[in-house]
Amino acid sequence: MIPLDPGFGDRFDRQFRPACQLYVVSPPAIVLPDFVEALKAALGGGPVAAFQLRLKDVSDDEVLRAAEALLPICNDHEVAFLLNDRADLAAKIGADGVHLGQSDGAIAEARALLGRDAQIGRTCHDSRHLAMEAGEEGADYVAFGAFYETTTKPSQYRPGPEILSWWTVLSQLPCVAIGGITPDNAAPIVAAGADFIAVVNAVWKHPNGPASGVASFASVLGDGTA
Ligand SMILES: Cc1ncc(COP(=O)(O)OP(=O)(O)O)c(N)n1
Ligand SMILES: Cc1nc(C(=O)O)sc1CCOP(=O)(O)O
Ligand SMILES: [Mg+2]
Repeated sequence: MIPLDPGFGDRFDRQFRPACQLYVVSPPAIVLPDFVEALKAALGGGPVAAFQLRLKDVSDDEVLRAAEALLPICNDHEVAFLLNDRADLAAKIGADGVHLGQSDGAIAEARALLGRDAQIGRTCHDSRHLAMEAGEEGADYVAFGAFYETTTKPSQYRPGPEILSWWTVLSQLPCVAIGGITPDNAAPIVAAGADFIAVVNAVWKHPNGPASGVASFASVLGDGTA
């Protein structure tokens, strides 16, 4: 199982916190086998910590087929493979983890299906309360968003970077920032302490292709010094 490792090691000290890392989320619809090549290109474009397969309005069979094609690519690149929404399918395909929204089931049930080493992420919108709840329920990371306007998934929630700085003082649990993030607007989020920034369009709709999309974040992810 490939961990989603924020890089704290055994020393949790936000003074020496590791660099923010890229968490690439798939488009809601993909075409195989084209997307196999697109994912290979993206993961070859620069360091990526995790990939999330997030397909919407497709059958279970299509999710399974896509996962079967894409999981080995993530394994080859040592990138954690998480499935969106469905802990049952994540267990079936041997994913490294699952991302659960507030309506995607209990963390304890996902843990029972996926085991101790799996990475379970929880959407927390702009809510400090939901983040603390997710931590208490055993999530492996909390996700805040949408930080900026996005066409991928319209959101009524708009946290500011301060929720990240608040969280990083309070908790050792990694935090993910998502929603409309691009290399041009990521700096305040990285500075506020996001352990991961999760992106869709900035990678898959990059005018020069997904490898350039990933590469375009290199200069904004920081070097880990606070
Ligand atoms: C890393 C990450 N953060 C948030 C989400 C959103 O999850 P959810 O609220 O369940 O919405 P959908 O993605 O299912 O539409 C995510 N997928 N990944
Ligand atoms: C999947 C998702 N969840 C969000 C949340 O706020 O929880 S925003 C979002 C879409 C992220 O896509 P892009 O990088 O193209 O804006
Ligand atoms: Mg969901």
